[in-house]
Amino acid sequence: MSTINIPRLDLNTYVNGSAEERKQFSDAIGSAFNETGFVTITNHGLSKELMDKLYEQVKALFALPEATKQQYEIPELAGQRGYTGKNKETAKGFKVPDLKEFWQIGQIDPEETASKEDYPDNMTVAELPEFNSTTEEVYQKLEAAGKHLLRAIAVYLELPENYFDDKVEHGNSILRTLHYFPIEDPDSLPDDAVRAGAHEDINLITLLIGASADGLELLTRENKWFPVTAFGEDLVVNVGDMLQRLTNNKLKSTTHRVVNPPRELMKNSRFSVPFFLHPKSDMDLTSLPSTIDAEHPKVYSDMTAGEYLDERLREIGLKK
Ligand SMILES: O=C(O)CCC(=O)C(=O)O
Ligand SMILES: [Fe+2]
Repeated sequence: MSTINIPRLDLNTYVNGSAEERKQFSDAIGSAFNETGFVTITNHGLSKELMDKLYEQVKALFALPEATKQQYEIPELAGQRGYTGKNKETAKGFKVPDLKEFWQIGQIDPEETASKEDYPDNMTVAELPEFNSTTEEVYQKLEAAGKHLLRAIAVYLELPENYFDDKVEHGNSILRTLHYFPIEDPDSLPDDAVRAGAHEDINLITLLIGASADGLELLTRENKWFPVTAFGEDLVVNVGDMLQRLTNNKLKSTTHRVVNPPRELMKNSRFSVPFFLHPKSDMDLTSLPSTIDAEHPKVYSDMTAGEYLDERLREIGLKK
């Protein structure tokens, strides 16, 4: 079996640490992102209390009647805000949709000049006022943690520490609350129906709450699936395609999936909450010159984050 190392890093040692601790954190996150694309993070700034409240609200949301949830599903929003029902999102290259339903929250504080097309208004769940306030708080805390992580990554890439700051400030990030629903009749499942088909994330980095539940797996360089688990309330953080593009593959956007549970556990739900950290649409994703050399020729065409996102949403069937 291939063993890979997913380091557990303490974000507080970067935010409040000595120069040496900060350097160690940058080196550790950079080399993990170069090797496997994944780390787990402790002391990320979200309390256990907030995470418990989030889960309570997320469970209550998906327990609402189907007809109620569907009132929040607006086709023109392409899944970017509000509810997306079962059987809607299909991973790139798959025929069968993922076994999941989800709710998405976008930037709480967009720039005044931001267009409604890029930044549609968030939807509020009338039935669950606390869902709205709790997810907003989680959004802002994860955005803050993400900015610190990007500073550490900028240092690793020998960029100014604040390189990403103005690109992600008021950025187009998405908080997705996910419900992998119970599989009532496993015999009627199409062969390749899974909770989340193998995919790469589109954004710069993803901060995931909830990988303490089994199911998440990453694909190693040896082409073997390897389970990802987080300790307690730790976050799992991985590289997305935008950061991979910017760094000409120096930082790896690793393929991952969520597998179905064993038959005896199929009647259980699984919940998770990824935060997809996106920059503003005008961020230039042209690969950094420092990542291009004779051994690593330039592989990607030049594009802005907005152009790239559009292309990817069409591929996964969320945008027509
Ligand atoms: O549910 C999980 O553990 C991971 C979800 C995921 O990879 C995604 O939504 O992109
Ligand atoms: Fe993902």
